[in-house]
Amino acid sequence: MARGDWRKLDESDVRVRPGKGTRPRSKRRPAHADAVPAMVTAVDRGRWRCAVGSDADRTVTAMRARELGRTPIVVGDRVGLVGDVSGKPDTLARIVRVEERTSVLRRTADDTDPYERVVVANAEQLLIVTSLADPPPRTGFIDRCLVACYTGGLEPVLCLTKADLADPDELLASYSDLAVPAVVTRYDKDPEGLLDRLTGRVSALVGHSGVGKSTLVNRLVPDADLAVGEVSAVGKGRHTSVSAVALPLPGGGWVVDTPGVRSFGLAHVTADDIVGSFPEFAEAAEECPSGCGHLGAPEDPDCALDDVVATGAARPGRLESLRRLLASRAGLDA
Ligand SMILES: Nc1nc2c(ncn2[C@@H]2O[C@H](COP(=O)(O)OP(=O)(O)OP(=O)(O)O)[C@@H](O)[C@H]2O)c(=O)[nH]1
Ligand SMILES: [Zn+2]
Repeated sequence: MARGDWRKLDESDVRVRPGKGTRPRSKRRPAHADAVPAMVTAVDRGRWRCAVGSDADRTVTAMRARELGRTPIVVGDRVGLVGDVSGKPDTLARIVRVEERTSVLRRTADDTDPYERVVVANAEQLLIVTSLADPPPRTGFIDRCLVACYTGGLEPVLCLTKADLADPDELLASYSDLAVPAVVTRYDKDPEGLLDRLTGRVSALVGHSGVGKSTLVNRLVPDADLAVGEVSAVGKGRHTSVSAVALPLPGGGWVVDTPGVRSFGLAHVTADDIVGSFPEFAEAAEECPSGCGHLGAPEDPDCALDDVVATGAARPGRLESLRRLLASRAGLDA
């Protein structure tokens, strides 16, 4: 699967609702040509918080129109709203349309939910927050984030925190062959370079506990705590943990924090999906024996990707990086 074909992974595409074909056409609802565009910023128990026109100052609470059935609607989804979109207290708009997604970030299945669900839609980039020390960086986690990006249609950005504690050079070097953009931060300095990268765009943020993600979010979004509090009130008043929440950046754009998301739904990602993000190897991969995992010897001794390096058409480091990602897909170290 080539990069960009990630839509094939989108659960909303495959979950076609059967039956209902007997309903007379004349009773179908109008196409809602008047629906107002909005972006979903939070989800809580059957209610969606939406920013009308992606304007952080115009948020409304909405329900899902019955005609959408159980269509998944997640943070970042672009939707069409009808009904009361005033956003006044106790009003409720209705989501009548969900636009096709430009990217998807899935979390892994776990004990409480056996499905890999999309947690963030339409994020342009994924900020992979990793501390340089305390806790030490986990490259396995970074690698799995990269696979999630390459197969989900997001641009990865490494965000290396706590630069006051350790030097970033070694870690940066191990990702230089992948050409992943990186920003280095420390809490006693302004995150200027980072703000430049984020402003005006929708970016998802992931990171393990303790890496300094909250510190960063509070820095980027001055009213972050307030905003999260408001989001928790979307539902029926009781405080619940939200799976993801979009917070507006002062200069425009959104960061989508993903509390509780520690690993990604990669179970259905194939080796070829990942190779698809490495243009110089994509053609050679078609020469591989069927079912080749592209890991090279001893697992895949007849893998054709080695030839690409042998002929000088790709740097060895690129293949090493690609193979590290391929190996990480199956790993449990995320
Ligand atoms: N030395 C140093 N410590 C930092 C830096 N950024 C954050 N910390 C500290 O690291 C600890 C964890 O920071 P948090 O922002 O709470 O980390 P988190 O990733 O949000 O972790 P959870 O809240 O558990 O999800 C805190 O004690 C912070 O003060 C930094 O740049 N340098
Ligand atoms: Zn191969």
